[in-house]
This record gives sequence, C-alpha cells and structure tokens, in this order.
Amino acid sequence: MRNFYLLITGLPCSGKTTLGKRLYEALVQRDISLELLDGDKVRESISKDLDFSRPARIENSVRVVNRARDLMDKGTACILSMVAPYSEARLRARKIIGEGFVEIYFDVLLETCEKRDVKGMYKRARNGEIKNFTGIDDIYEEPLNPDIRIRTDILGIDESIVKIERFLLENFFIAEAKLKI
Ligand SMILES: Nc1ncnc2c1ncn2[C@@H]1O[C@H](COP(=O)(O)OS(=O)(=O)O)[C@@H](OP(=O)(O)O)[C@H]1O
Ligand SMILES: Nc1ncnc2c1ncn2[C@@H]1O[C@H](COP(=O)(O)OP(=O)(O)O)[C@@H](O)[C@H]1O
Repeated sequence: MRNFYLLITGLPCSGKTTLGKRLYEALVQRDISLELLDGDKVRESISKDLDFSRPARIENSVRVVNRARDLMDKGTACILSMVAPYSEARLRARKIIGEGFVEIYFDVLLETCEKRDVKGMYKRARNGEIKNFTGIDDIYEEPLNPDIRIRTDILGIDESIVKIERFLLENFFIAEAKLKI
C-alpha cells in the first residue's frame, strides 16, 4: 500500500471538517496510521501567530506541508482539511509531497455555504466585521483538475466517504477491508 496526503480543500462551510472527521474514522478502521490536521485546529497550534492575509495563508500551507512531510516520513498518512484557497500554494504542496498527494475539492456553491454558515462567519464578513474572508472579499481559486471532486450539496456524507475510499482503493492507497470472521 502507498502512503497518502489527502488535501480536502473548499470554501468555509463546504463540509471539510465534518467529512474530514468521518473519513478519518472510516480509514483508521483499516488499521492505517493516520493523522487528521484540520484548519481550525492548525490555527490554534502551529499557525497560531498567522492571520488570513495572502502571505500568512501561504505560510500556513508551508507549515502544514512540513508537518505532514515529517509524519509521512515516519509512515503516517495525513488528511488535511483546510480552505487552501490559492492554487500556487496547493501546487507547491503537490510538488513537495509528490506521489501520494491527493487533492479533494469540495465543490459547493458559495450561496449554499453561506446558507449553512455554521459559525456565523459569513454574516460577520458581510457586515464587514471580518476582513479577507474567503468567498466574500478574498479569492478562492477553484482547483481545475482535482483528483476527486465532491459536490457536498448533492452527495451525502456516507456517499462522499464511499467515493473517496473507492479512489484510494483503485489507486492502491488502501486495501480491501479485511473480513472479520
Ligand atoms: N478571513 C478568513 N477567511 C477564511 N476563513 C477564516 C477567516 N477568518 C477566520 N476563518 C476561519 O478559519 C478557518 C480556515 O482556516 P484555514 O487555515 O483552513 O485557512 S487557509 O487555508 O489558511 O486559507 C475557517 O474554518 P472552516 O469554516 O472550517 O473552513 C474559518 O472558520
Ligand atoms: N455531504 C456533506 N458533507 C459534509 N458536510 C455536509 C454535507 N451535507 C451537509 N453538510 C453540513 O454542512 C456543514 C459543513 O460545516 P463544516 O464541516 O464545519 O464545513 P467547513 O469545515 O468546510 O467549514 C455541516 O453543518 C454539515 O453537517
């Protein structure tokens, strides 16, 4: 089996945290050594000092890649659920990680994400209380050629997990689950 770096990228409220957690739970069942690095958590730890300016988001991406690289060198696969809005930073991550980099784009309309507004941040961004908010006054550069594209407004959580697991199976990142006798 091959080690992997799954980057789940998409607008705020596209479902990254929810699906990242569920995917983690599904994959650890297969006895894979795995770490989940979620954007919100990363920003409370290794990226605590960074804001949401373009250079800071790029620096955030560099730190996450370095952390994941260290983990992967020790045989641990990684799921990264983060906005990762800039193609430049995603491309750099792909180059650094090389084989095993899988880009999963949560392709959801801004209107849908804004309606979900789990933490009320879109509302605050619309009111001008948060600056440089992705989708409102900061750009999200859509991945043009993601390895997996998921419309979380159409596909349910379980179906999305199946789609990702199928890709991982077909590309030899994971094996068929062992039958428990
Ligand atoms: N200005 C601005 N733009 C986007 N997001 C913001 C911003 N300020 C705070 N937040 C909250 O931080 C979460 C995104 O952090 P990330 O580290 O994933 O972003 S990035 O990849 O560095 O762009 C993101 O969490 P998710 O909703 O889980 O995506 C937001 O809750
Ligand atoms: N197919 C889906 N996958 C993930 N989340 C979904 C899906 N359908 C609806 N949702 C809902 O969308 C919201 C997404 O929030 P969250 O996971 O915090 O997104 P993000 O981490 O991208 O900001 C949650 O309330 C979740 O229940």
